[in-house]
Amino acid sequence: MSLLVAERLSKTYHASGWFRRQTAEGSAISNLSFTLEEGTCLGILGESGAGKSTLGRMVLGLLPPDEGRLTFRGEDLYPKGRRTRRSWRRDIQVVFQDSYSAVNPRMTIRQIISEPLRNYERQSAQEERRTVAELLELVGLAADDMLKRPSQMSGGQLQRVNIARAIALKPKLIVLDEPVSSLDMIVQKQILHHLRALKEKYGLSYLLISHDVMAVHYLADRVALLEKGTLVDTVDASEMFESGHPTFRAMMQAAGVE
Ligand SMILES: Nc1ncnc2c1ncn2[C@@H]1O[C@H](COP(=O)(O)OP(=O)(O)OP(=O)(O)O)[C@@H](O)[C@H]1O
Repeated sequence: MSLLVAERLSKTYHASGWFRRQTAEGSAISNLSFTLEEGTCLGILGESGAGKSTLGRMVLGLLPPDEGRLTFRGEDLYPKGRRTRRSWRRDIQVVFQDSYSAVNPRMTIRQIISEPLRNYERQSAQEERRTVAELLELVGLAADDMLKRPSQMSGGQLQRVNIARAIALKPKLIVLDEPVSSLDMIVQKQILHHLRALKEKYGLSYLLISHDVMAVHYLADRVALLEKGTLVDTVDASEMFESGHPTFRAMMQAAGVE
């Protein structure tokens, strides 16, 4: 079943304010269409400035497209003429690149992970503690880590916490916005491994936004290549290395794959 369908999305940022004259108007996304099937990972691969973050913000409901339509489980994310119902809000979660700025440094890990649970579910303190412990163990951390604060964790450990928080409500879709880019190679592999295992275990769907060919190849089922706001090629991840598209090849060469 199609989980997320983008139809001819376009977005242009308009220069505004004092700098209007100096700032060029730019089309960030242009006529972009794709389908993300339930239980799969769609990789959106693109170099800096390709429009990846713009697309990510649209899918999270934060940035309406100028044109086109975005539907999640058949429901329009930006319905015209009436207030957005946001019934999909708990079903779409996100993991950002910078694990530290994604959390409140004053909170404990338990508070961070239980925040979405408190917003949407009523659990007793004992149930909440058990749920947080289970989530920590699912991402390869210890239950006792819930007592720590972000400053007591490494970037990789904190990214696991962010993943635990993202899966707490058993969402249908997780937007992974450069989830391992700021981590060292070994930690990257561990986190990607956990993400893949969680996807298999819970039938999760991912929209993986990245400039990292290896990460996309490892985690994605399908890969869409984004260039200057336009999708120029979409292939199965297993065929990515054989794709003749020059940008695929250039990105692979840059990553030392070819
Ligand atoms: N708030 C904004 N105002 C004006 N232009 C913007 C704004 N945000 C992004 N852009 C422009 O839109 C285009 C796409 O940017 P976007 O951040 O979506 O790309 P990206 O692929 O995520 O890049 P990066 O990997 O460097 O974050 C770029 O040309 C960028 O300069």
